[in-house]
Amino acid sequence: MGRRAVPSIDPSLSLSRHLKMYDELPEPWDPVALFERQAPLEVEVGSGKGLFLQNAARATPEHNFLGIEVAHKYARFAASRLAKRQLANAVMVSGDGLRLFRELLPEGSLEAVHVYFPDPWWKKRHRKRRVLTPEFLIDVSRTLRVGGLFHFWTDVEEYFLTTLDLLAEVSSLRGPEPVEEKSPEHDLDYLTHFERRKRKDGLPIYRSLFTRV
Ligand SMILES: C[S@@+](CC[C@H](N)C(=O)[O-])C[C@H]1O[C@@H](n2cnc3c(N)ncnc32)[C@H](O)[C@@H]1O
Repeated sequence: MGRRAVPSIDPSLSLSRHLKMYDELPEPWDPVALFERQAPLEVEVGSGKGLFLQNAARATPEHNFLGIEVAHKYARFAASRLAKRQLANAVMVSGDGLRLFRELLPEGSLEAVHVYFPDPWWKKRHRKRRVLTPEFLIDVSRTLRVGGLFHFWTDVEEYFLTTLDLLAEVSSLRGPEPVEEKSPEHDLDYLTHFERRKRKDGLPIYRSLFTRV
């Protein structure tokens, strides 16, 4: 991701409820310790500046939303959006999303997993740094409940096709189902900041939805 500066955060805003360091997460896994209630849980890996998490938490108050972002300044900024809007059903974690799936999330514990515009790591020798590894995709299908959803969008056709092949190979998720493109009604009416940036650049977006059967 282009490491752009993030806007400054109001110093009077308390982030303690909305920002957790990876090492502060409950072990064994206990979502009630984070959200103070039990509810269907959706996880977004690589939340960036947090537009999706903020809008999704507001649109679906009956679900809990956990975003995880490895770049601390983005995790902090995304948490500040949630804190500012007092969204009690959303928490940002500063840390590695792959580790969260590998170490903490139990089988069948998730309602949905979201990965939007993961870093493409264009050079072949860097591809192993990609988030959508076979191991992570196995973890995604293991942690989704039956009927749970995996959402994956990117503007990189090669990454999209490679991931579809990998999913068919290592998981039993059903898909991809196509996802319709919407016309934005205002300047921030996009799923994520990257969708906004890429669509304004005129690039095609590849969207997919999978279901655990
Ligand atoms: C290209 S940006 C897209 C951000 C956002 N999803 C969007 O669409 O605007 C990819 C993000 O994934 C984050 N990221 C990369 N690897 C990660 C990992 N292992 N765990 C959590 N976040 C990760 C990066 O720091 C970056 O913020």
